[in-house]
Amino acid sequence: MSDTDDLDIDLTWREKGRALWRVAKFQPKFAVLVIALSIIAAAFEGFGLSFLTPIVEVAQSGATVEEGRGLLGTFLSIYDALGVPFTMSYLIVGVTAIMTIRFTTSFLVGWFRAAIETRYVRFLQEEAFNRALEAEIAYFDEEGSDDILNAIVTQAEYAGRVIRFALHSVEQGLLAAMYLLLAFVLAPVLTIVTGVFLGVIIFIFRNVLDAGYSLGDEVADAKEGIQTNAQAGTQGIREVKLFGLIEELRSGFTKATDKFERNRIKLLRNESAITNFYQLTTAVTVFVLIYLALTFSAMSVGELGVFLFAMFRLGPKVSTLNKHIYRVEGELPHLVRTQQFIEELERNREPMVQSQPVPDSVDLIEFDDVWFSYDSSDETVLRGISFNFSSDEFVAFVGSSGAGKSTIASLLARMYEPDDGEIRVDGENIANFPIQKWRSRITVVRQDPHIFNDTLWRNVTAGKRDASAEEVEKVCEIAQLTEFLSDLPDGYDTVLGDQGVKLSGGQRQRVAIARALLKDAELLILDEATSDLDTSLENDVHEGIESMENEYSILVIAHRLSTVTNADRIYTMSNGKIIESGTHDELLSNHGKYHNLYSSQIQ
Ligand SMILES: Nc1ncnc2c1ncn2[C@@H]1O[C@H](COP(=O)(O)OP(=O)(O)OP(=O)(O)O)[C@@H](O)[C@H]1O
Repeated sequence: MSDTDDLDIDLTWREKGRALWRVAKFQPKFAVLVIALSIIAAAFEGFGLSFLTPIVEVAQSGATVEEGRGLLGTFLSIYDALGVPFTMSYLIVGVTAIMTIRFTTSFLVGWFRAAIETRYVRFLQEEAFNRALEAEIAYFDEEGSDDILNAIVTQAEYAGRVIRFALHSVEQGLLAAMYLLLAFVLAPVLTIVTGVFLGVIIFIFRNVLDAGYSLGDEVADAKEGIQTNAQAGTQGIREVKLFGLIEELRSGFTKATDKFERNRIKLLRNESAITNFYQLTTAVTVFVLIYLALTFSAMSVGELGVFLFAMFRLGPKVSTLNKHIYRVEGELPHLVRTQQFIEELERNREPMVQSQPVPDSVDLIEFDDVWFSYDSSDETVLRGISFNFSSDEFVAFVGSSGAGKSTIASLLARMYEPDDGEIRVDGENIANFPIQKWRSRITVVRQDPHIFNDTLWRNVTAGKRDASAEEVEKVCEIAQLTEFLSDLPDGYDTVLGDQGVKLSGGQRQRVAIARALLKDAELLILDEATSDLDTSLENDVHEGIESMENEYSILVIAHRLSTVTNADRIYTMSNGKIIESGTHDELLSNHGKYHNLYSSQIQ
């Protein structure tokens, strides 16, 4: 993703906040529920902790306590109101009940937090995948499928962790706030002094250590590098071996893993530093506090117990809070990248115009002064292309490599939109048709077709899942696929491997032709569809197609001119223009480019 690669790692707090706000809006009720439960858990932690006071006081008095002030007084009035005796056993029952509620609530918080995180990851992955499916081909040209894959599979998962750590932070923050509140009620001055002291320590730690966000961004970047190199080394393994790219890839991969190792260790080291040094500081602080509390405050032994316990618990809570906030920052780049990626896909969506229905039958296809260049290059690929052909006609495009022939097929299938001029069907601009409906009328065989890692049957029936065995057999015969069917170990049930790796180039092309012929379409485009077949098989396939009962308009793009001699009209292209047209015989007698190409091939 070029845009996201260049992502500014110094995002403002506003931008980070915006990313988090969008997460908060994902399932607001659920998020509010988790926060409300976290508040309840924190409150009950406070109640539970305060039980120390009456328990210590009752233990000291030996039986029961009749009256008291402060925390003890509050407990006495609650027990009195409930009509329960103020004895040790009832105090233990009370604290058990309170702690049961506290930890049950925490269990619910953990459960719901995991649910929100998982749902959000699923949401991001589905959103990214669905939008990728609807994105323009030009976007795929631009970004490369490995980055898109990485965003959908890996980035989204890391993005989800932001939720986990953010909700953890809320939970820990509330607990810390509750300890502070309890301590403040018992000894306001000491609490303020301690709070300020610990705050300063946090500030120092956070500023001495590298910011979590920038390290997290480096880690995210490194992961993209690992994925890109691993993909080239697996999907492109043949070229890698044949072109001696092993060392180059190895070094690219090592560079990325180096970066990953360096930054991830730093990130985790900082997390560990935050936790441990902070705990060290708080442990020492607590002992100082014990001294100060014993020397200067007028707290009862029970209250002192609660105060020290709260302070002792406060330290680790604040350090965990700190660590989680640091982690939120560390994972935030993944979230921002994934959100930006989804927005980018939305901007690059295929046109959704639906103003005209596709006519019932396609009678006339016209290119009217069509100009086109790919977004990624300045070269004008098509320069004023005009031609037309009607149903049942067979037209062919020939010409030098790079002349723009395949681009004509791509524009017809609306993989791209012309920059200027119109492509019309029965007088209506195809840009006004619902794109999927229009594509359902066309069937295309590309020179290097994609074969899905699935069975032969599933590959052939991609455009017509409910085809009967007879229909499948018929197209396989025309495509000369039956010629090698018996060599496949499981016939139609043979799994063809990643990109059809278990087939030869010519066999892959025949699978693609059978697949195209099975689809109920009116316009058949064969773009160098038989280039890997030997001449005799190629002629058989072409004869089979031309004699099919289906009344197709056929557009063939070919280098081997023997396959187009029967065409109703042949267009010769050069440098983005049609330079001559006519039947095979007419063009031969023209003594132009076609004549030259043909003469060179029959020699
Ligand atoms: N996706 C793309 N992005 C950018 N440029 C492209 C893309 N596809 C093709 N081109 C460029 O457009 C020009 C025309 O390509 P096109 O594939 O239409 O030619 P062609 O006549 O079919 O060639 P060939 O006979 O070699 O298949 C070429 O210069 C090519 O480099």
